[in-house]
Amino acid sequence: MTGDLAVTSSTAVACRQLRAARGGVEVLHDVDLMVPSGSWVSLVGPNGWGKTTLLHALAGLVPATGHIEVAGATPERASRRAMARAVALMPQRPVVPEGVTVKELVHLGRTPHVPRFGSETVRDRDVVDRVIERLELEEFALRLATELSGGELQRVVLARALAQQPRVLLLDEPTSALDIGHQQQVLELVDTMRTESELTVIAAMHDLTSAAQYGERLVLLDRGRVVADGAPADVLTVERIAHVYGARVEILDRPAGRAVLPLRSAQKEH
Ligand SMILES: Nc1ncnc2c1ncn2[C@@H]1O[C@H](COP(=O)(O)OP(=O)(O)OP(=O)(O)O)[C@@H](O)[C@H]1O
Repeated sequence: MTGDLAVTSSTAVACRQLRAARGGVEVLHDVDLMVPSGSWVSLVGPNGWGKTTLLHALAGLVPATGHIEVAGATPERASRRAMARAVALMPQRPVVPEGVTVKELVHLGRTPHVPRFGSETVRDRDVVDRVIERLELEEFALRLATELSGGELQRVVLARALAQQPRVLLLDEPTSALDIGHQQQVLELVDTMRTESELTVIAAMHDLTSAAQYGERLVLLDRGRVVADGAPADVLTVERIAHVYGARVEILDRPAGRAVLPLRSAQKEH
């Protein structure tokens, strides 16, 4: 059940015995995680058990101990700029500066690639235009980012992360505000970019069906520990979901992958 923990030259993320604290309390305990380059790992688990903290530790935004290597860089030692060229994080709760348009916000994704005293090149502008086009954000390009709906902003924040052209993309609930059509559009686009450019994706997801259908592997965190790591069909069982989430579900195996259907308890008669 445990994922392959051997580090090879094609390992994009390697952490061993990672520990991290929030507010003085340890929330991640000895997390081991190996992610091969170009793969998609979905991170699942109940609220508050450390998914965001793990993503932030991998991006170097939360201090952590243990061995951590992401796209060849060690977050503790690498500069912010070097980390930002290797890793992009799409946060669950983005902070959007006032007075910035959508296009300007996406351009911020290019910052790690622009020399310190230089300016953007034609290539930087091309990357931004292409990402805006692929996420179909043209109609929003000149609007203020602070004036977008939650779902519109979520797509723009993903666009900023993709414009960063990272080797490792960390997604924290990337579709939580999206309608079902945009959820599929966004997840398909990320998956296409993964296969086109060996992008490695680690995505914290509450929707277990999407987590199973897009993730080649699922890592289940419970109380800050990895309690299952493997193929979706091995990790997502009715019994484990009941035990970890306290939820009642039915599992459906479909050609696109495993689907998890929440079930209401037997209806009372009206
Ligand atoms: N800035 C903070 N200060 C203090 N405690 C924090 C802080 N951020 C997170 N925590 C706590 O750390 C624990 C792990 O939080 P984290 O956000 O990593 O969980 P999560 O699995 O991503 O949750 P969710 O599914 O609700 O997004 C929680 O108990 C949370 O309350």
